[in-house]
Amino acid sequence: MAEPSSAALNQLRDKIDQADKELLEVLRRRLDLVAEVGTIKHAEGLPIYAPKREANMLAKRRAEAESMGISPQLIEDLLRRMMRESYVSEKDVGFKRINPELGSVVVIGGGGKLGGLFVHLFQLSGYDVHIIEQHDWDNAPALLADAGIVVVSVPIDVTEQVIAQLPPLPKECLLVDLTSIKQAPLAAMLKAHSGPVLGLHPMFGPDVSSLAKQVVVVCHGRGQEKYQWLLDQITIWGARLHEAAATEHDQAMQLVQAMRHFTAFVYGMHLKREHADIEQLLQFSSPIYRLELAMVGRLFAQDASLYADIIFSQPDSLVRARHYLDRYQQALELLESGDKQGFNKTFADVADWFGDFAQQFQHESANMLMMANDSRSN
Ligand SMILES: NC(=O)C1=CN([C@@H]2O[C@H](COP(=O)(O)OP(=O)(O)OC[C@H]3O[C@@H](n4cnc5c(N)ncnc54)[C@H](O)[C@@H]3O)[C@@H](O)[C@H]2O)C=CC1
Ligand SMILES: O=C(O)C(=O)Cc1ccc(O)cc1
Repeated sequence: MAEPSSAALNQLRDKIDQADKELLEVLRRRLDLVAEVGTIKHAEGLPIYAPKREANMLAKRRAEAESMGISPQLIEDLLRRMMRESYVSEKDVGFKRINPELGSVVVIGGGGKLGGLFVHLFQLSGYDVHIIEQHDWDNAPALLADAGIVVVSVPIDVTEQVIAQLPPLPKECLLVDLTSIKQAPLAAMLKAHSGPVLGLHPMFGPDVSSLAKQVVVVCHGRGQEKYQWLLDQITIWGARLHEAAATEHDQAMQLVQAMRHFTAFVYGMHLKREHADIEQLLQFSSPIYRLELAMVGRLFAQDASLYADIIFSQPDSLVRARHYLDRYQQALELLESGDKQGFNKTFADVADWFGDFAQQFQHESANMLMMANDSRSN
């Protein structure tokens, strides 16, 4: 069905089209300037993400927008989207190579998803990169002989075994892993190699468009002075480093990952068993429901074995899942006994426990929901 229009409306729409074209020209000019910034950052080895500059710039533009009768949130949204575009294009210029003296970079499992992303980042930074895949072990001693860094990025369930089967590495070679759990791989690396060792956990999947603002957890192993260059290199790629002990990391992952994956897994399983009609649910969906469904569906678009490994690698995750089930049971009992007061009381207790975070999350999620709604086309 044709959308309604009128001559007066069409005239105004022509003007809007013209204004949009002008906007495109301004955008082009801005992108060209940003490209120049990218070249300078590349030459000088500056991180693609500059948090202070970003915060200052947003604050100024918000104030200017307000004085012009434009919503500060509108200009902030537009600028954030444009900055994201800039981070992606700055990445394509390449990055400064922080350690020019380093021997080759060898990524074990570099043909895989996360390994492939790191291969790309090292190559964009001018390093000489080699990959060892499952059937390449005959070449491994030759490839590893002049390695300056070995990055292990293989499935969790074979990580310790792969580390143990490494031939002796050059004494100064840095051994690093990217595994989603940290205690066992770190211990295996410290055992297998007497040189510098570092545990990393990139808290993002291989589909990120740039590392800007992404978090990489750093679990120190041995010889930080020998791997500080890598931490600096990752910062140049745009990521934020978060240092943690391996035990602290693994415990946090029981909630940040295992529990989230488990609940999404059960949610998906439940929808299937209830014969839910996703098409129909989407027609009825509020933005929050759509976003929730997207997060659940996203899990099932990925590799089952990664998520199985994350859950199975930590027996404590199962204990936590059991506690979670108990809480479901307790909550259901409240409902089944018609105890509305009890429900409200528990709700208030939890809200109280969330404290200021509840407000903060409401604000953050409002932005996400607006974006989810904006990107709706059906
Ligand atoms: N995919 C993700 O979103 C993230 C993955 N990680 C971690 O990255 C690591 C790799 O995960 P993905 O890239 O997702 O898996 P993947 O399955 O895509 O890649 C693993 C690669 O290792 C190779 N491989 C398997 N056994 C090998 C062996 N014995 N020798 C050499 N290569 C071998 C496979 O052929 C494959 O190319 C895991 O430790 C995972 O926990 C960490 C953060 C995010
Ligand atoms: O992209 C997603 O949905 C992820 O959950 C990515 C992811 C997977 C495994 C990790 O250890 C860290 C991040």
